[in-house]
Amino acid sequence: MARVRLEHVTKRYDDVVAVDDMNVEIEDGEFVCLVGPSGCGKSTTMETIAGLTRPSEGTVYIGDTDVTNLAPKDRGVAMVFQNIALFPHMDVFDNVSFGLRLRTFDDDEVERRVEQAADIVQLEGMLDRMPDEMSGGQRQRVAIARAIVRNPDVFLMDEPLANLDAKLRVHMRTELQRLHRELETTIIYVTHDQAEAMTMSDRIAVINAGELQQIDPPLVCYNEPANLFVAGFIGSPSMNFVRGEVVADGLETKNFTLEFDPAGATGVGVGDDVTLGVRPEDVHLSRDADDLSRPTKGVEVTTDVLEPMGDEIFVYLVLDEGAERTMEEDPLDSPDQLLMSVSPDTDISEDETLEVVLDGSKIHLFDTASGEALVHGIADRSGSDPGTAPTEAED
Ligand SMILES: Nc1ncnc2c1ncn2[C@@H]1O[C@H](COP(=O)(O)OP(=O)(O)OP(=O)(O)O)[C@@H](O)[C@H]1O
Repeated sequence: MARVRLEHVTKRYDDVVAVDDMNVEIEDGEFVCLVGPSGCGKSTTMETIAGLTRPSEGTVYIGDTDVTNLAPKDRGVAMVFQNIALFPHMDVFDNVSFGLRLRTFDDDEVERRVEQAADIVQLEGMLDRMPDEMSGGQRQRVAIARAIVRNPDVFLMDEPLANLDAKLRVHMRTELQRLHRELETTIIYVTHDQAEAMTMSDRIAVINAGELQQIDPPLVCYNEPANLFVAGFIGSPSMNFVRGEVVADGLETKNFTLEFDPAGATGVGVGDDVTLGVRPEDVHLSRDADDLSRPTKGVEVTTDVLEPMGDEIFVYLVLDEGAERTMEEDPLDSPDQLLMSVSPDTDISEDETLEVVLDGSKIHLFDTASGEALVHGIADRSGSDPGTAPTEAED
């Protein structure tokens, strides 16, 4: 077990800044997922910790040791990659014990460690199987066992489940959580799968363009995103964004006005150019919103496309009937639309004109220019709750 600390780590490849002044501290025994768009620097961060690449600047600590210039084998880390490279001509026992034999452990110790690892990943009874006699999930467990026998201080896992089918991923997800609970080892885990990050992590580190945007527990990233990037990246479907200007009695956007007391919302001032963020599940039909604690004023909309998902219906709402109807990938580019999620038994159809309300307690305001979060949750004019001031994002 060990703490991992990156201090001002930057990695450049010619003109490309793959990791940009990263400062992060991962606690002993913590499970941290690195997430972010393709090319944001997740793998480079992992390789820097593993010692597979040297940072251009900065220092990497494992425990209290500066490992920046140590070889991978001397860092006490074990990596599990997406592409499982098992030796096809060796059975499970030999695949798992390969690294130990290189390090000249005696036969009894090798056997003890392999059996213990096989027990943890539930491969007992399969030690004489060949890789081509196993399923993808079983092969992935062999790869994890191979990492476990080394008894590392830190596991580095780079999309280890990416090649498995959806059902197996869910199964392996719970196995990894169990593994973490049993071993109590620090795990740093790269994934593109938000469900994996939300369910397994103690904290999620959100990275964009080589820069750490936020590192917090999953629900804090979801409910109190530090900036527009995190707000748009965490959660699927994405948060709705609508640009507006703060006025004396609320917020004026192109298509509607929200009434609240800006004086009660810390960090927001009249005349500010802000972006309102609201998740699809926090947009409600006015007729169903009686019990909302602080509903904002109703907004007239027309329903466009409906997407029944089984457990919910996604409803695309048009705010401005005159505006061209396009479904932009970037929600900031579609100010005339909102996405709403309603329960599957809702009586709703396409091309219906109705009124929706945004749950004031779930509205986020961001500074449009810097993207920084200003406030999470606004009170309506009768309310007294000033909302939550955002916590400082770590740099
Ligand atoms: N060996 C290399 N030489 C040059 N550029 C590289 C090298 N490795 C990575 N990069 C660049 O550094 C940036 C970060 O890459 P990295 O693989 O760390 O991203 P990532 O977040 O892991 O992406 P993905 O999710 O697609 O795996 C990218 O622009 C990539 O093209």
